[in-house]
Amino acid sequence: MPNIALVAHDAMKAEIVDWASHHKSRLVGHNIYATGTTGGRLQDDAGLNVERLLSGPLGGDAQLGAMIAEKRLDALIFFIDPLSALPHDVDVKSLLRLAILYNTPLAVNRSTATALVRHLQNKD
Ligand SMILES: O=C(CO)COP(=O)(O)O
Repeated sequence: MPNIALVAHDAMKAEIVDWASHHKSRLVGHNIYATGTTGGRLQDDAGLNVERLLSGPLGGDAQLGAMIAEKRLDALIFFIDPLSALPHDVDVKSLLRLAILYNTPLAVNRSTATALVRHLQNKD
């Protein structure tokens, strides 16, 4: 099963829960990894089975970056807050840079996330 990561900043958590609930039937065919708080919300509010990593600011973004570098992640869906400055911006940039470097399929908003899960489903 492909490994897919779901991550959302605090202001985007309601949106990723809503999006994931909508696409649950597409997501259940994947091993889902998520940063800590996002993962908790996806489990509790969207009923998804999630492998929870550390919270993003505490190293979860870095863990996902390492998974990408080790070629253990097949896609990254990252609902980034476009309106807030974040204390761990360097981690966010590092994660995005590694996804670009390793050509990892990457979606950073709802419409591209939908396109990406549709694409992954058609590949199966
Ligand atoms: O901050 C994050 C990504 O940069 C997400 O971390 P949490 O899911 O733990 O809130």
